[in-house]
Amino acid sequence: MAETDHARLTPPKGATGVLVLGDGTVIWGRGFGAEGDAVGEVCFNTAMTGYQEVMTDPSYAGQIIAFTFPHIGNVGTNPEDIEAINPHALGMIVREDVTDPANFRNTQHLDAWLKANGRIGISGVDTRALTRAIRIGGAPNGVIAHNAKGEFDVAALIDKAKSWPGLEGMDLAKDVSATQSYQWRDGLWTLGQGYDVDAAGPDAPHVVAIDYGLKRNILRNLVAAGARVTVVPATATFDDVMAHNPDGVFLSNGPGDPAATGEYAVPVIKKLLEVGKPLFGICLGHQMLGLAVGAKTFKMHQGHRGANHPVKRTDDGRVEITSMNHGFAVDTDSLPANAEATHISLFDGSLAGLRLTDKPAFSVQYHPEASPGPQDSHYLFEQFVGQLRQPTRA
Ligand SMILES: NC(=O)CC[C@H](N)C(=O)O
Repeated sequence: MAETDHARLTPPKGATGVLVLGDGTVIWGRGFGAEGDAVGEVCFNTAMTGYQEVMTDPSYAGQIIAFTFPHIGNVGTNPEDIEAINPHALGMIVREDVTDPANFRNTQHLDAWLKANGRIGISGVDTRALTRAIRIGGAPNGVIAHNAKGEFDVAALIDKAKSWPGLEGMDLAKDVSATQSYQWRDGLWTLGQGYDVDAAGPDAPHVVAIDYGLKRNILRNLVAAGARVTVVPATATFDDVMAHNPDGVFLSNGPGDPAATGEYAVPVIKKLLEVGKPLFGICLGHQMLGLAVGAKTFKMHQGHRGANHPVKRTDDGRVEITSMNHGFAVDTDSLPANAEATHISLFDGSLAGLRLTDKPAFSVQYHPEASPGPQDSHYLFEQFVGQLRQPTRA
């Protein structure tokens, strides 16, 4: 081993955490949360709040998140600010060490919550330098590792990062989806129980939400807009969806490559379009609606992840500040004649929303449910559920 390699691969005193990238970069830090290692795509999120929502968002499956906000963990964790029962992001990289929580809603230290959920953290990382490297080189594959004794086989970790195939072509939606249908009652998972019709009223429009990795706050917003909601698994067939007699179908967010879901997502969406079911898609759901009408998706250089992403609404020129979390996008130039761009990212001009001109279907690349983030786009839930209330609904 060359002298410089030896220095690079030997933990400095006190290092109990490490991030290695597929190109051989080694970044030392202090581990917290669970011990062990995890391999995935390293991306950065610029949100200043909502680390628990971010960690539990199933769209982050297969990813390790560097938080650019330097103080993460100060409000602890609680059982309410979760978007799914378990964290889906593999690990978190932060600048400052996690301090004791100071918040009236705290029920568990972030360190203990990560340990309990088998997720790894490292602190003491120059997250500005890491973010800059990702902006220049694109989101790399990496391994995050934590060992309290500071014992690491760095060369083996680098090999592990190198041999990970990357998110492009990776189908993860069905892995994080619910495996059986259930009725959603706000705040409660009611597997196998009847829907509490008193909550939304017996005449409330019925939305069937296809779960490709959905966030709870989407369901809360659909209910708040007046819908009753049934969730079905990602692999539900067209007949499974129609058996619930939906007034409209929601296509959820989710992890992985939209083009890799093969036979279970896009073909079902195509059939729902054929019969004229009103559709609303968010993020992965938006990308798959795009694929269903013949548009193309592509992997972005670094992606968009944060809570202050401006998008321009094309019909009236107004700007919405949005929450985003995506690494793939629909190619605007590939949109067919019956699809129009409704929203455009003001950061890079990429497509942020689309609408079909001949079918009652629309979708956005961003997250109107926020969690975390601004609420400028909540109106989209009203728009969708309101459309289902029309007497002429399909
Ligand atoms: N939030 C999402 O639904 C993410 C969609 C997709 N996995 C992407 O990274 O672009």
